[in-house]
Amino acid sequence: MATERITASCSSTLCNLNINGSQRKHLPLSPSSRFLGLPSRASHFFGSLRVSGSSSSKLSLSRLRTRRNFSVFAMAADDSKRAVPLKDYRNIGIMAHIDAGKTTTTERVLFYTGRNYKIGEVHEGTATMDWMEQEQERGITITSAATTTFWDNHRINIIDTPGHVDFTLEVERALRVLDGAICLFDSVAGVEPQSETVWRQADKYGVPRICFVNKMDRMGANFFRTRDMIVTNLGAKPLVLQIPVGAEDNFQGVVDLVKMRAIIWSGEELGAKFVYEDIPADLQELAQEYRSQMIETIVELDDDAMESYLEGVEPDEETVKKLIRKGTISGSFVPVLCGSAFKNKGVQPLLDAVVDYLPSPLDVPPMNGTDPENPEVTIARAASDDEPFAGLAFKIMSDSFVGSLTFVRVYAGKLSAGSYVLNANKGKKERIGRLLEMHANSREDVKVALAGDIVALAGLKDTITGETLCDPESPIMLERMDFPDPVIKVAIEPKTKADVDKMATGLIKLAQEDPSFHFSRDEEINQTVIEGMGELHLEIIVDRLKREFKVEANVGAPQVNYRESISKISEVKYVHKKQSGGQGQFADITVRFEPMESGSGYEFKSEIKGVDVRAVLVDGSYHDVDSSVLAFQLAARGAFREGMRKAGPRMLEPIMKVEVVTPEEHLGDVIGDLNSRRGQINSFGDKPGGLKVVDSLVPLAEMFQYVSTLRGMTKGRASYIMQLAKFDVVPQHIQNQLASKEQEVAA
Ligand SMILES: Nc1nc2c(ncn2[C@@H]2O[C@H](COP(=O)(O)OP(=O)(O)OP(=O)(O)O)[C@@H](O)[C@H]2O)c(=O)[nH]1
Repeated sequence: MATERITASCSSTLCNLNINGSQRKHLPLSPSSRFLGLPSRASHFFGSLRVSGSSSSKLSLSRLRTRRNFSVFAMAADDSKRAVPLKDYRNIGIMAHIDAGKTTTTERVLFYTGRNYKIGEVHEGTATMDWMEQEQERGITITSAATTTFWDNHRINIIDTPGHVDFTLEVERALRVLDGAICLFDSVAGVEPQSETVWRQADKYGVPRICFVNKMDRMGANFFRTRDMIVTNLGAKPLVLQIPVGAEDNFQGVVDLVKMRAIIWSGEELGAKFVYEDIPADLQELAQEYRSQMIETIVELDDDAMESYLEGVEPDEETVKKLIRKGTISGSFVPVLCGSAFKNKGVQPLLDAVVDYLPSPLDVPPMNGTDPENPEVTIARAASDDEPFAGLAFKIMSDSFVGSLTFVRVYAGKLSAGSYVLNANKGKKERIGRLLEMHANSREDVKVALAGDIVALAGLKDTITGETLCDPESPIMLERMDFPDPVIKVAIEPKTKADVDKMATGLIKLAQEDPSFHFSRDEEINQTVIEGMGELHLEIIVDRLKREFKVEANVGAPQVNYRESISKISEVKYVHKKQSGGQGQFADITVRFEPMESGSGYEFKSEIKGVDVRAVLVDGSYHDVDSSVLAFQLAARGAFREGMRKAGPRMLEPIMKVEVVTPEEHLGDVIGDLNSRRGQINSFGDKPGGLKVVDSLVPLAEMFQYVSTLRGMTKGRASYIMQLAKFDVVPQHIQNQLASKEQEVAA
């Protein structure tokens, strides 16, 4: 059956339906389905839409959006036909420094696109995207929740990503599967350290971006300073598309430099209306200046437009938009918009910009992969329903209803419920049970996912994050995602016998979800050790064990994950000989151990991590009767011990890049304290509002509980952010202390 398109223009009580451009129906609307009061689930909506006397009466309404007048896309029983053309897909992420307003902005986007009819406020702990209990209590975003919504006939898949550095892996995996991103800035703080980190991550994946300078209503808001920081701190080329009308308490709206009209919101409550007006007189000159800058930048992208411009003819609105889109997608510049998500100003134009300027799956290069049988052979998969299916599992979430959910970005082809696909990394087939379209904390069953979609699969058995699912007839392995090694660990012990099994189950599930979290059993001290990216990361893991898996556990003090290496070459000849009646043991080997560059790993056996050493087997000899595999294993162990001792062993520790922002009066205390933590101060800088920035390198081992010390020292007025910079040699006296501590534990 064909897809039918229904457009509906609604008054508060009546809907005029236009089906496939010809038939017209007038439908009464039940109070519950009126504009903005509309239930978010399409099925509810169907209940009150009764199209009599035509084949359309059997339509299952599965697409819905609201905007000015709203339209409904309806799909007939054959779900494998597209309701939204691929060119009208936008897979986007919203990224920023912690607290810049990602969750609030996403909530507004969901509201204005018609998905949420009651909005959640972050500070009240009811935001839809922050669905985990811990997120609601702490008011931060931990997991990326994927949600699908619609705007201006476009399907927008949004991933809300966390801002805290402990969860940068979440940002990485979102970037891996998205085609474009909105970068949010707090207009008071400007470009903050974590924004720089995510910006670099987006550069790494070549993700086109638009910037939204949020919180224009806050005291100290400064749009132009933030614009300048985009140049100085990010080295990017901003293209200003809007300038603010007013600021702080008096922030009213924006001047749209494409239309050269002001957009003014009449209130700040949810759903506040906006009108297009003439540009206020006091902003006309500034608007003209920025408009000229914008036009001069974009005409460079097109010879015809440039020629006309030189002859005094400005491009029309359509050409302006086309050129902004071209430059955004090619990374020539980043459009900059502004608003206040909290005060409901600027969100609709931001959505328009997503549609107008961010790429569809067709605008980004085809996904490349390799033949799983022959990694030398590169295979490209174009974004099309007609290609063989290829998708990447980018996130696993445990789920109380269906066990676990695997989030997949479909790059090419179709994925149907009930079909079998190949996990190219494991060479195993997986059956696709249910396919779910996610809407923050609710979900909708779909039969088929198409190229460009992001869906959650229920019931996969073997697939983990970063693996490729594909058509078994046309295998492809997409590029794997990189996961960082954990830098911090704590010992964890179940409180009662009953908790032992529950803890094992919980840890396995959590590690499946989160590749930056590891756990292992240390038999020597009879303890389970959990490892992660920071104190907060592990705190959340322990909290989730308690809440989701009902595990009561005692947790030790956090410790740094040290690595080991050697400082010089050593060569040992090791003979293992044992004669105890019967067959003896004889093995003789000569091994050379060589230091390698930090981070190179172990060359002999790649799964041993954290040892930057190459072991070269130089020679050996063999005894006809007494030599065996075991004897050689014991000889290798002996050679390793002896060789390492001779090779000048050394311990490496994680060194963090720590950036502290403090009022000037506390600068001396902050520096003194960092020095006492073995910190190395690299540079100082200034921030708006008389603040100083201290950039330093400090060993992670000295940074535990830094947040409370800093708070105490500066009366809560300073903040800091840290991220892993490198691994470096631990000073000898500290290595000695660690060694004697370990001996005490062993005794
Ligand atoms: N004044 C003002 N406050 C805002 C605005 N947007 C967000 N906030 C507030 O800023 C705080 C942080 O907002 P969130 O939306 O949680 O920020 P986030 O970036 O998602 O934070 P994380 O998920 O923790 O990284 C909340 O108290 C919001 O109410 C805005 O436009 N103006």
